[in-house]
Amino acid sequence: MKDTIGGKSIILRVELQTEAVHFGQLITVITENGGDVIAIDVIQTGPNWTVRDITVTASEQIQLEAVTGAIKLLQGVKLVHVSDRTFLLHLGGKIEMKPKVPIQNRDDLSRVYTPDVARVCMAIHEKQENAYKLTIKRNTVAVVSDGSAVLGLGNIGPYAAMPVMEGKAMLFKQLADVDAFPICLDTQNTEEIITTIKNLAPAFGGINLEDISSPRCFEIEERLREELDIPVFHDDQHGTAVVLYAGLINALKVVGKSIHEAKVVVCGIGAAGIACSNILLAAGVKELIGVDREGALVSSTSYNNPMWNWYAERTNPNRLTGSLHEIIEGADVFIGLSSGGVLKRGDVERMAPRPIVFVMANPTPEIHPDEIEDIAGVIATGRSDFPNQINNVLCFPGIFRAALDCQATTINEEMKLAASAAIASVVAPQELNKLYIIPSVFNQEVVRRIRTGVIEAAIRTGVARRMPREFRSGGSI
Ligand SMILES: NC(=O)C1=CN([C@@H]2O[C@H](COP(=O)(O)OP(=O)(O)OC[C@H]3O[C@@H](n4cnc5c(N)ncnc54)[C@H](O)[C@@H]3O)[C@@H](O)[C@H]2O)C=CC1
Ligand SMILES: CC(=O)C(=O)O
Ligand SMILES: [Mg+2]
Repeated sequence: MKDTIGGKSIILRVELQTEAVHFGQLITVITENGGDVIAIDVIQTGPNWTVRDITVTASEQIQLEAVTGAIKLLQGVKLVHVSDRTFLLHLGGKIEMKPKVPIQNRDDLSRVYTPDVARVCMAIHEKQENAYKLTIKRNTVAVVSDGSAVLGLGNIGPYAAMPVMEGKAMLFKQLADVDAFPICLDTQNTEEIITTIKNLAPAFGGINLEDISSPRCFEIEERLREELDIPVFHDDQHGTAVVLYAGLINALKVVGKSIHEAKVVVCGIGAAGIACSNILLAAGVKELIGVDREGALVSSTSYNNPMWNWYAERTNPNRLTGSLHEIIEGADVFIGLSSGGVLKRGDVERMAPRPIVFVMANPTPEIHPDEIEDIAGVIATGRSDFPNQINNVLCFPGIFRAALDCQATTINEEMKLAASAAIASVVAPQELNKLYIIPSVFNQEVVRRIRTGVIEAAIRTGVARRMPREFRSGGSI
């Protein structure tokens, strides 16, 4: 375990010379530096020494650094190592595969494996749809990344992307009972990614593309959608857009503004920024301006990125030019899908009264919510440690639950809009306020309502291959 502090909770292994220092002195040093001791375990003791594990939490990481620094200076105390609890949780990975039935004797063995399994293989060979009945396909999604745009960390590669994909797989299972498998590909070549995913598809009922950078993500998704008969869903685009729209529906109610009249600035015109802009245009936003590193995207400029040319044609009706700090003047809504620290308090001060500020970059938002709490109408982030978490985790478990249950061939626009409406509806009108525009990911109504709305939309638009029992009014499809 590396001796680094990555979270707000650490375990300190300390060796104390009991004649030189009292345990109470150590605890005092920890608390004086802002740490809270939440657990103490005795690991070993000798005649005049003791080794203990002390679990310490703090509200800020800097306090944990102060705690470890101060302990190192204490006479009679040796800091053996510091374990970050987040790293401990990741030891050996976060998920595992488990058989559904035990194999206890030769009879079981011959049925789950050869010879009897051969009859099941032949049943699928004779009728391929039987794969949905007789294999994991009906409930399994591949979470596929190439590691090129991992959270806001950038191109950190397939090995480093795995913890995020494992996390997504856990969330699929816990929130919607979908079995998801993390797959990080050691290629960033568009054709190789497409070919690999096509070759993997037989085992899966859906493909969740994750953290693949733009503009490659657009072609990869489009080609796979054309060439596969299972849903292919780039979560950073569509999952984010679904949740953003749900949050915006409710945030606009809180500040009493209309989507048709709002000036909306989107910062970060990548995978998520483009998809969110598309859903906002479809929802009736008229004054939408996209800003990236080079400033506002405007149709009079020609960009190397073909998506930006396409984007600029459809947005920025007043052809505004300039930096984010200029463009944000008078805006009603800021949507950040770029990187940490891009937005300044002064920018928010120049927005229209009661501005909506969605700073969704992960793990560090475009501005820390505390900096603008007093001047913003509604604030949301992508993180779970602030109120109003606008994160695609509210969408992907439920939308895939629905798609798998009705064996949808695709996830179309109607299904996405149904998912947004379902999420927004979980917050009842009497509950709605600036700190509660979007339900918690742990609210079980989220997946339930998304599932119902999305299956209805899939049936209505003719992409469902199976009618779940509760949707049948006579016979299945
Ligand atoms: N809350 C959520 O559910 C989600 C959050 N995100 C976050 O959004 C961000 C972008 O993700 P993707 O669209 O997948 O990545 P991407 O790599 O496709 O796009 C990022 C875009 O932001 C731009 N950008 C970066 N720094 C900038 C700056 N200082 N000023 C202006 N533009 C800047 C880049 O040039 C690029 O066009 C990441 O931080 C990611 O974690 C992404 C998906 C979901
Ligand atoms: C939440 C997510 O998918 C991202 O930040 O990339
Ligand atoms: Mg992502």
